[in-house]
Parts: sequence; structure tokens; C-alpha cells
Amino acid sequence: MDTNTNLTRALLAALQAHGAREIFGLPGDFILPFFIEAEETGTLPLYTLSHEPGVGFAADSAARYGGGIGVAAVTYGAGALNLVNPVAAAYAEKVPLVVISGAPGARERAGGLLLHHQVRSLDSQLTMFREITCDQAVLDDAATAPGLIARVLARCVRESRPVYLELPRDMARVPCAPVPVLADPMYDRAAVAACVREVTARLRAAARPVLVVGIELRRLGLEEPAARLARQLDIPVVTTVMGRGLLAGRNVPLLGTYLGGAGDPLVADAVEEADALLMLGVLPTDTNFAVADGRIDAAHTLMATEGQVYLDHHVYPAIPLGALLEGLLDSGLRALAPGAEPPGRHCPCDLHADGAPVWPLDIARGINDMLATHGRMPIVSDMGDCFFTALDIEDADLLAPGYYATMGYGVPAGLGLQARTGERPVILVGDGAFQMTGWELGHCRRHGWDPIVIVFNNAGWGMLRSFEPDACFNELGDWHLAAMAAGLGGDGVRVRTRAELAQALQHAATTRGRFQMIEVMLPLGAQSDTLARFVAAARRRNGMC
Ligand SMILES: Cc1ncc(Cc2c([C@H](C)O)sc(CCOP(=O)(O)OP(=O)(O)O)c2C)c(N)n1
Repeated sequence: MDTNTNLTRALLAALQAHGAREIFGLPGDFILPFFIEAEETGTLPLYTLSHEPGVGFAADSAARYGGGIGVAAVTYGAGALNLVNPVAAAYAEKVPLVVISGAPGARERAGGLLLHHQVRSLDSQLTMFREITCDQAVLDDAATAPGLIARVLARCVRESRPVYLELPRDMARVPCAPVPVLADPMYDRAAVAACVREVTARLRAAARPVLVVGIELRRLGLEEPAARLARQLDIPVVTTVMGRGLLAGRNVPLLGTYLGGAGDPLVADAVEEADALLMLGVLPTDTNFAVADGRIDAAHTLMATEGQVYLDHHVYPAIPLGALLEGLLDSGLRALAPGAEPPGRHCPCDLHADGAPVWPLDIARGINDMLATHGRMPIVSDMGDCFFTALDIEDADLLAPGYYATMGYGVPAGLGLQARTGERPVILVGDGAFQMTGWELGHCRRHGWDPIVIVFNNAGWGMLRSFEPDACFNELGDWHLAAMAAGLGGDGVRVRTRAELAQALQHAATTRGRFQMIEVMLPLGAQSDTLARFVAAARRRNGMC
């Protein structure tokens, strides 16, 4: 046994070997030994935030945008259970996230007392995390720990889902052998070849093929082969709502995002009239397809998702997405619809810098102008009308919980992205969601993060007003958020007109080293067109007209 290594150091080395590039965390007494080892070794940079939801969202976005895996380290009980929502979001949206929770040691477990942070039994926490992770292990034996860690991390990467590791505090420094890296399981090459033959035959026979790309391509690091296939097939490419931002800047014939009747009719027609819809890495969620209202003919879809391929009325049960892509690229299939150049996309640019009040589409226009002038920046959006506005920002990576739809994601996720890649994000967040996790901006000063943060301030939960316009419980009042930016270590400005917005964006884009908050005061009732169409479609679908 390599006595230079203790269990924590073996775990840190394994996390790095599986693609971790940092740890986000919030310590407590049950996990202090892990934090001490992490800080002393410096194997992975350690970023602490002020509330576990922020820890989870930051780790999520580091993995979602930067690739590899994200790591969230928390204490037992109060810490780990604060992490449940971000881990659930990561599970729902297939993000490879590793939860490391401290836990009581063997002697205190056997002591017979109810321990602080304990819920029901000492295993209650593990039970709860079984439901929102794809694998779990309790590291209470140095002899089995390396094998358990190897198995759990391999599944995290292969399934692109969160996993849970519980580290009793009396185990953190016990001598431990290094963790092996397990080889990927073999797959049936003959089945992949048969599937490729059937898919290429369907595409050759199609008159109106369309390629739909989804989030698994990014989670599994397959965007580049997918872009090569898109260029080779030369057919229109569409993203799902969850996949918005995929293949951006990769020179593919990208038509836009499918939003059914709530989006661009050109995109809706292309998808709904296609006689072969090749869907790669797409999750069949309501946010992706409920707006279709049954207008997509299942007989025309060829769906590769969750390691399976569904076409007509049969399934290929074990087709890794990477193997399918490789087979399609090698098939020689090309130029299926030459000249299928997407029509001139309606790019909402050119913010009119005048004295008119700011509406959500003006924010999208202003950001499009800023990116055109100052270069591409990743967009990170919270949930609210800011998310629907983000769909009008062109040719930019977009990170958002578009399916699980949790609030609180935007600010910590933007910080996690900049921590992982060093890139400066543009963060879109409503005033309600900012009240949840926006305060994590206070950590920017320590780490040199300087996102541009655009707060959509409509003094309430605006999306809910769309459904219940007469309710009083959606009103939050004006919190004057820009006035708080200086105390948090950044610069804040409040804008009401389009001219003020244009000036604020220009200033923010050219000011580095401090976060730049632009608090946009939206007129009461101001709503993006996309959200209005989404709400109308939801009302029709749910019989709420
Ligand atoms: C953690 C959490 N709590 C509650 C909700 C429900 C919810 C929405 C979805 C429907 O579930 S949208 C919304 C209001 C968001 O308000 P704000 O951030 O100010 O943005 P905007 O004013 O643009 O709506 C809530 C409360 C949620 N998505 N996530």
C-alpha cells in the first residue's frame, strides 16, 4: 500500500484523473479534515461560497460548460441537505457532479447519542441522495475505498449524472492505496453497425431531413464530431430549448431553437414538416417538446438518447452516442440537402438607444450588439423571463436550467464558469432569483471574478404574474439591488431607458476586475414575446384558457 497517500489524497487524485479541475465547498466540522487536506495539497483549487445551493450550482456549471466533472464538498446534514436542489437539477439535466459529504466517525456513530445534524437515522442522508444520484458509496473502510471511488467516479462520467461519496471524518487521513481508473465497458460493434445502416438508409430516403441536437452532446464531449456530421450532411440543424447554445460558432447550418408555436415559425415548420428528424443527445422533456402540441410525427424521428436509439417501433438498447456519431461520420453520408442554407436569421440586434423604457427584447438586442462589438461571451441565465429573453441572444453559449427550471442558478453558475475557464460570463437574473443566490457576488473580489450581471427588475415574480395577474403574493417591492453592488465589491448602475442601457453595457464591457451589475427597471407588465407565447401554449395545453 502506498503509505504516502491517505484516503483524502487518493480521492483528490482520483477526482483530478476523472476530470475535476476545482472543488466548490462550504465546510463544517464533519468535513474539516477533507478541507485541510485539500488546502494543504493544492491538488485542486478550493473555492468556498456562502450557501450550499450556490456551491452546487457553481460545481454544476463548471462541469456543464468546462467539461469533466464538478465537485461539491459539504458537511453532513445541514450542509448536504441544503445541496439537494442543485444535485436534483444536475440529475435532471444530466450533469456529472460529485457530492462529497463529511459524516460522523465510527466511534460517534456507536456512541448511542443523537448526533448534531442527524435527521432520523444516521443513514437518512444516504437514503435521500440515492434518489438524486446514479451511484453512491460510504468510504468507511480503507481496504474497499479505492475500488468504491473508482466505480462511482466511472459511473458519474459514463452516465453524466451526479454521484454521492460519504466520507466519515475519522477516515479522511487513514493510509489508503491509490484509486484505479476503470476502463470503459465494451459495447457491441455489430449492433452499432446495424443501427448506422438503418439510420443512414432513412436519411438517404428523406426529402426534408433535419438534425436536432441536445445536451448529451456537450455532456459527453461530442460537440465537435456532431458539428463535423452537421457540416458533412449539410442539412438544417436545430437545437432544443435545453440545447440552446450548442454548436455555436462551429460553422454549422444552425437554423435556431425549436420552440414549436412559441418560437420562430421557420424553425417550427422545418422540424414539424421534416420526414426524417435525426435527434442526437436530446432529452424528451416538456420544455423541449410540449410546445409541439403533437405536431411532430414520431414515425419520422430517429432519437439517440440515454445510450439507446429509438426509430419506428424498435429500439437499439446499447448504442453509445459517440460510437453512433463515429459510424455516421464514417458512413460517407453527405450533402443530403445541398444549399440548405438557413434563411437569414432574424437576429434581434441594434438596440435603439433612446428614451423609451426597456423591454426584455431590448436587453437581448443590447447584448447582441455588445457581443458583436466586444467578442463572444458565454451567457448564464437564471429561471424567469430572463431565460426566455436569452433565447433571443444569437450565436452564444447558453447555460441555464431550461428543463429542471430552478431559480438561484444564474449568479453562482456564472461564478463557477469563470472559476473553471477564466472566461467572463454575462449573467441574466430576475430580481426574485437574485434575492436567492445573487449575494454570492461578494466572493468575486477574493477570486478576481468579474461577470457582467444584468438584473431584470420587475419588483416581483413576473413569470407567476403571467399566470396569476391579480395575485398579491407575487409582489416583492423594489430592493434597489444596484445600490448594494459596491458593498459586495462590484459596480452597480440602475437603468430605466434604452439609452441608459446601451451606455451601461458599453461601460460594463470595457471595465474589468470588478463585477458589473446593470439593474434594469422593467415597466410593469413588460414581458418577452417568447414567454408570452410559452404561457399561451401552456394555457392551451393545460386547458387553462
Ligand atoms: C427555487 C425555485 N423556487 C420557485 C420556483 C417557481 C418560479 C418559477 C417557475 C415557473 O417555476 S418563475 C418564478 C418567479 C421568478 O421571479 P424572478 O426571478 O423575479 O424572474 P421574473 O420576474 O422574470 O419571473 C418562480 C417563483 C422556481 N422555479 N425555483
